[in-house]
Amino acid sequence: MTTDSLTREEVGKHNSEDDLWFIVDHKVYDVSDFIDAHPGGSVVLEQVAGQDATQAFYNLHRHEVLQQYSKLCIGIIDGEKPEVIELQPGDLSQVPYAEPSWLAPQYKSPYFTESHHRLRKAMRKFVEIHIKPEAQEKEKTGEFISQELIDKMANANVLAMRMGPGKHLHNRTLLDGAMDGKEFDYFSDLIISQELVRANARGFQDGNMAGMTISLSAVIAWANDEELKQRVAEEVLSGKKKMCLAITEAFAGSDVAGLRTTAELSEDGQHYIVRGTKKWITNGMFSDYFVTGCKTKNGFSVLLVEKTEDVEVKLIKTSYSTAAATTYVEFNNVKVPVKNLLGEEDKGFTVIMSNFNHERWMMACMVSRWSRTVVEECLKWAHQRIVFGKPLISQPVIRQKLARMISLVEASQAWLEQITYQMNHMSYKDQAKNLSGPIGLLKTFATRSAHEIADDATNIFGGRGLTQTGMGNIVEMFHRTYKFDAILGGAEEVLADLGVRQAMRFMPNAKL
Ligand code: HEM
Repeated sequence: MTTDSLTREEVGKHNSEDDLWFIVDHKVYDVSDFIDAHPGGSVVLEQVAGQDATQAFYNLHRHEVLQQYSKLCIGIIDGEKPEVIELQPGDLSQVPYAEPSWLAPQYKSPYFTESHHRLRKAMRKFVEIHIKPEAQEKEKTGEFISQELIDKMANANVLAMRMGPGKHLHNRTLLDGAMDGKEFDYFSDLIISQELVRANARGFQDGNMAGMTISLSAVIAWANDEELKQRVAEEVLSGKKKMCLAITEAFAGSDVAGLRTTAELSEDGQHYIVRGTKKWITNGMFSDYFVTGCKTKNGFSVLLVEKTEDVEVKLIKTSYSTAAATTYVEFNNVKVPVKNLLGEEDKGFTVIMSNFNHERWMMACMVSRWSRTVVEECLKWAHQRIVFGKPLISQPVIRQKLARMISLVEASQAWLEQITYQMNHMSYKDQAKNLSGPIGLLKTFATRSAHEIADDATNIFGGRGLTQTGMGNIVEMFHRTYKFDAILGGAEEVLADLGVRQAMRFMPNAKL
């Protein structure tokens, strides 16, 4: 790209098929060699040859298209200045409500400190430079995450941060010193989750070690064997090994009590023999360890099963990208040492229920951040799209929809921050006792909100909300995939019910 100064008269002279210039946002583009490659065809470009095509361009394209084709830019109009804001990696959006209020300079927050702000910026930069390009590519091809990216995340301690606060972070430098490992709290955890979502690739988002975040947590909290715990944590957080959580089955989804995979003690009492199947197991295709829910003699137990030739995996195709590595798993008499039991035998329900809290809270962080991105997309689109000769935002019906969407996103985030504050001040055990209900209700609220937001956003975008490329691609993906958050980690109805049942446990006996 050059920054030559050109006049509008000069641009006007280049108005033929073979010599075609136009202006977009005060910059001059020479598309003479591009018109045959233009996805929208040559005719539309010929129609604006030699003219200012700013309005036509932004009515049809995202600004990032111009960034991708910046080599076509040959200059700038003399005495004029581009108006479009070009964000650099790590920068905050300037669109109202595109960022949670703690990031808006005009607002204060009781929860977030200076180091949280540093962490947010460093993580956003990391996502934009290292994660987003691969996420966008793999979302389309359906391939799994590369070892190179896993190594980068391991080196910057992004993998370790995704396990939430704890001793595993105490001697680590986070994102080149953005925060001290000891300072890392649940608000930091919230920041990491919400920034990761900004790669805008829902299948890859789960393919990016989501299995680890929900299974290593159970090993760290419940492994009885200290050597096993340290070894597995080290192998996984350094990116050498991968792991996943294997609970759901074709026979049972959210009703964990109905599982049919069995773990029988061997005659010598040294091993469990695991037999059965698991379905919808995120990251199962490339996992070395499976944190597995099994029926034992008098109840339900959780075992860390290592991949052997007796563990078979098959890819399941779902409505999001196969980059998520959603798997059908068969355990065919797998021998598992008894020391791999997590928690107590027959008391696996406690292990799974406590482990679910962090998973569900993380999902609430993520889906509310996704919803916010969709609101941002709608605000940008309504502002730049011209219909019936006026910007879309001038239609009261569109403003009504936006008002509802903004309110839902703000309400989810405010409740999320309030629960996060409680998590910072409660032990793991007390979180299980006091917060599993509220977290269940929060996740349900966030995904019901996503349902409304996806619906309205698609209507606002029209046909583009149904198209996988171009202006509406983020809305299309959200509308196609928000149900993953509504179902994974506990379906909405089950979690809503859990929330009310937990509340009733604290109800005084007296009739009030
Ligand atoms: C340097 C300038 C331009 C570049 C690099 C460019 C690039 C693209 C790309 C990549 C697409 C595919 C869809 C997307 O990713 O958004 C597209 C579609 C299109 N472009 Fe352009 N374009 C340029 C200028 C223009 C102008 C000035 C017009 C109209 C006057 C135009 C009209 C269209 C149309 C009608 C489509 C199809 C849109 C759709 O399917 O909804 N383009 N363009």
